[in-house]
Amino acid sequence: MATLTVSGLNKTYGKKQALHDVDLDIADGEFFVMLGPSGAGKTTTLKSIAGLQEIDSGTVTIAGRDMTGVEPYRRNVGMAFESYALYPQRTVSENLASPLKSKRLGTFSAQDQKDRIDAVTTTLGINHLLSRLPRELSNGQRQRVALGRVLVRPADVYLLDEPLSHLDAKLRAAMRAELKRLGQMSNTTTVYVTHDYQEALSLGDRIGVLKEGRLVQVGTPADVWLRPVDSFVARALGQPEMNLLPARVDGGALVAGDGAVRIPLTGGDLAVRPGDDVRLGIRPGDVRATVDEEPADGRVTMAGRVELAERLGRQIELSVRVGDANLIVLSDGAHPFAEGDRVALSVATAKVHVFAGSAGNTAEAITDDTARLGAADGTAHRGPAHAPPAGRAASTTAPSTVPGVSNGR
Ligand SMILES: Nc1ncnc2c1ncn2[C@@H]1O[C@H](COP(=O)(O)OP(=O)(O)OP(=O)(O)O)[C@@H](O)[C@H]1O
Repeated sequence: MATLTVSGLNKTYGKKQALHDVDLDIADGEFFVMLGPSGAGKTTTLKSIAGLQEIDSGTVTIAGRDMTGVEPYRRNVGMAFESYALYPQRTVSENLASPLKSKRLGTFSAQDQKDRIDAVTTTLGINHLLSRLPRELSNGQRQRVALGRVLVRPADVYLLDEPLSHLDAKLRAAMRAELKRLGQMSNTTTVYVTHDYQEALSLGDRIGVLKEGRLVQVGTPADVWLRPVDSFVARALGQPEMNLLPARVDGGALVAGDGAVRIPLTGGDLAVRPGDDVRLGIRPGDVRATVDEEPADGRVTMAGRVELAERLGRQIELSVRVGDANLIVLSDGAHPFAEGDRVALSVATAKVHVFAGSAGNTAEAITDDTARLGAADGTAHRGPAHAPPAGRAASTTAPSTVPGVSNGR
């Protein structure tokens, strides 16, 4: 158990700057998830913490001890990287036992070894594989055994790089819940890397979102979901992605879709002026699609036409034309919308995120990320700063509107 602090971490590979001034302050026992697309610098951060590569500048402190110049094997970190090394001639059972036999990592009685291996094999669902050799395992099974080899021994910090990437969706979801439980039991400080937002929301006490080597937001799952600091973070979480509509402040309203979307400005602390270009961010799951929506307090309605309808299990994903804008909507499937149908959409103004405009402020320019200004009802301003939680319990207050957070908790 230990705190982990990273300060001013910079790393370049040749001319490529992979990390820019990364700061992390991870509490003792915290489960911290780093989320970002491919190439964002997630693995580079983990390797820097582990001491597996030279860094250009910055410090890594584990349990209050500066790790500069400390060899990786003396840092007391357990690491699982995406490609796994198992002893090919040893059974799963022998592979799991070997980290506990190394005297360098402490001495474990036979009973202690058995208990630890039992806990890990049960969590990872690999009890039935104990007598097999690695070549007799599927990739997903091999990945779980390799993860087991890391989790079986105590460490100050676990560093886990996409440890569930080879599992199918169902097993990943089951494993997320189990990992969460194991983490809570062992209470070991963990940095977990993923590009899967659901994994991040369901596992993380806090999430750090990386973009091109920079940490753009650090917060609880609720912070990053409900108050993304910019449109990059907003789009990094959620599938289908958040809709971003170019809009203008006009006549006391936020107007988009050639006038088809009008959200009255009701005051609050949304800092916009008439004539400002902004973007509205609306999550597909926050929109209600009905045949005939009645106006209601705190909600805006808009009329559209279904251009595409695709059933995804119970829900239907709709692509709806609203004026000259296009909105992706996840309907609950109660009404069997089909292409060409008229549809009434409504969304709570508190759920409409407002971002700054961009050059040209067109629908095509949305890859240009801009800062969040607040919500359309003037509440829920930008997310809080980076303070680490007092303990693991901090994120259990995440509201149930954050998808995935309720899983495994
Ligand atoms: N050994 C290396 N030599 C040169 N460039 C590298 C090296 N390792 C990483 N990079 C570059 O540094 C950047 C960050 O890479 P990193 O592997 O940390 O990203 P990542 O977020 O872990 O991506 P992924 O999800 O694809 O694993 C990328 O642009 C990558 O191409």
